Amino acid sequence: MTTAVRVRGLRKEYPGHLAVAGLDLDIHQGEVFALLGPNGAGKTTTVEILEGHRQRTAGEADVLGEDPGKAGRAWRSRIGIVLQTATDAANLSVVETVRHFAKYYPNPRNVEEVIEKVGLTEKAGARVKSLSGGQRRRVDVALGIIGRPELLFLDEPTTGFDPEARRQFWGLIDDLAREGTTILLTTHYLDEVEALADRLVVIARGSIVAQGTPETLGGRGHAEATVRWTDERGEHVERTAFPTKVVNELSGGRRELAGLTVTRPSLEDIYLELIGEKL
Ligand SMILES: Nc1ncnc2c1ncn2[C@@H]1O[C@H](COP(=O)(O)OP(=O)(O)OP(=O)(O)O)[C@@H](O)[C@H]1O
Repeated sequence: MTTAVRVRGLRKEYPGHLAVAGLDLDIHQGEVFALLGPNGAGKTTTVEILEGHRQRTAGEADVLGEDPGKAGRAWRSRIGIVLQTATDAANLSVVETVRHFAKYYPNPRNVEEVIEKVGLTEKAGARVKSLSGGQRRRVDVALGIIGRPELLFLDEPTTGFDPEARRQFWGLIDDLAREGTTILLTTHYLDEVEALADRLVVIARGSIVAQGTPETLGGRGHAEATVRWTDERGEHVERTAFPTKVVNELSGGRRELAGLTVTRPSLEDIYLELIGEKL
């Protein structure tokens, strides 16, 4: 397995504040990797260091085989970035903006295809300035992928998207991952992580709190299930590692149980528990 990003002991100190306190990360080529954590956890700082936009205080970083703090233009053309802050909208139309950015890359994607991929075909001729917040965000995504990046950084990419646009965006990320693009995703949406990420880390106060897959994070894979049902005596709640057995015993093939549900902790439940312990 080839490593796209390797980080060891990464630290960033701002005057009077330790933002990143010694991170280790390994991101494999072709995987969707999510970085989660509360506001101020150090996610953007970490990502900006890996993008070569911010210098680290200490530690090692290797991104696509180079040190991002020293890498040059050829390396830069191999990465794509969707920043948290929206692209400055000049007086250009969507298609002009995307075409303009395509010129910076040696092997760009087809401009119309990219506009189609982000769902802006109908707005291709509109000035970026006239677009809604969510539509502008889609322009940002288009600019992030126009250069056919090997590694794509997405910092809160779907903020402001309506539900349909989010689903469409998820499809786009799936397609890019299938084509072999490595993706580093920063988001506050747990359902987005569940839908997209192969692996994730949770950071708080600049340190890793937990890591794993969305299915196994923080012991989620073998967390107990909660069985709820209602009968003539009222509502019942039972926590168990064997919900099927409980349901079998309860029903005994005899009757319908009102309000029967079996649930396990969601990724959000696990995340909040992890973060709660740390704050
Ligand atoms: N230029 C700076 N100078 C001083 N402190 C900074 C600077 N940039 C960030 N910080 C501080 O470093 C910490 C980490 O910030 P960072 O933006 O990396 O967090 P984040 O995890 O991306 O948060 P959010 O989810 O809100 O985007 C915060 O406490 C922030 O105030």
